[in-house]
Amino acid sequence: MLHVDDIQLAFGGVKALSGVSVHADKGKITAVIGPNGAGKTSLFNVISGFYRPQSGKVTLDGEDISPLKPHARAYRGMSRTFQNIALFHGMTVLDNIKLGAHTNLRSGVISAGLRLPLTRNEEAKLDEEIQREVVGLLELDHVQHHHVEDLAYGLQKRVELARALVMKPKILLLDEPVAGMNREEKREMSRFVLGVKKDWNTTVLLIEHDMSMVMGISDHVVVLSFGKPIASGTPDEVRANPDVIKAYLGGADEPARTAA
Ligand SMILES: Nc1ncnc2c1ncn2[C@@H]1O[C@H](COP(=O)(O)OP(=O)(O)OP(=O)(O)O)[C@@H](O)[C@H]1O
Repeated sequence: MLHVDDIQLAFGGVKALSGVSVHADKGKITAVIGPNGAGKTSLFNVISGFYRPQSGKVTLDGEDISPLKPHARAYRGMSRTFQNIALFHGMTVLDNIKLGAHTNLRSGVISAGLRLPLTRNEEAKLDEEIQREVVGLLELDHVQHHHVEDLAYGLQKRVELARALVMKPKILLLDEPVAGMNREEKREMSRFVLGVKKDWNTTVLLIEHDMSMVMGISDHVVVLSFGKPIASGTPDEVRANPDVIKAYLGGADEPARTAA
């Protein structure tokens, strides 16, 4: 599905990524973890096309997408969320989800409906499709007509997830999806990400500091440290890996014991 091979990325003298390879298997959840500055965000930016690495390759479903710009990758079914909430205030949940679809891509689950301008009938059909496919899946029905700024933080993050899902992506990149959330919100977000995997067979790649989330929902975990891959495997394998424990104990923000 997604293959990231031997990425080298440097900013001036700073080597952000050295020889990083990650594979995300179809319908599975793959997590990239690592202490602060390990290169996780850089890797995401390489995958989504915001950074151009000095060398290495990104392949999606067998196609080398390395030369493609972010929007072209989105057209091929790659969707991402960002660390900071970027919703449009003054607009409803439903309109935010729809607008996200307009700005991201004019095809996908709501396909033809996104070709502007829409007639009233088309608009209604689009609303109905979004409601059925995405609002329902993410249990946003009760707030779909609320303004996004009136929602609790956890719900706003869920709206962002909905917006990324509107295109029914092949691969969903989640950038710290539970950052800043309370325990209950984290549990909910984990449940929804698992729901997307189960119901849509979507491939998910996430970077996240929260070890309980990562260990709870991931099929496969890749660990970076100082821009290099140091371990990969199932959550249990990674948790028990001495190199991983050392990397986290050696100056990380997240103590290794939270992985237990
Ligand atoms: N735009 C940039 N210009 C210069 N250096 C950068 C840039 N982006 C990242 N770096 C450097 O690359 C390295 C990897 O950073 P990156 O942000 O990818 O790590 P991270 O694992 O996402 O960290 P965090 O968990 O703190 O978000 C760091 O040394 C960082 O200072």
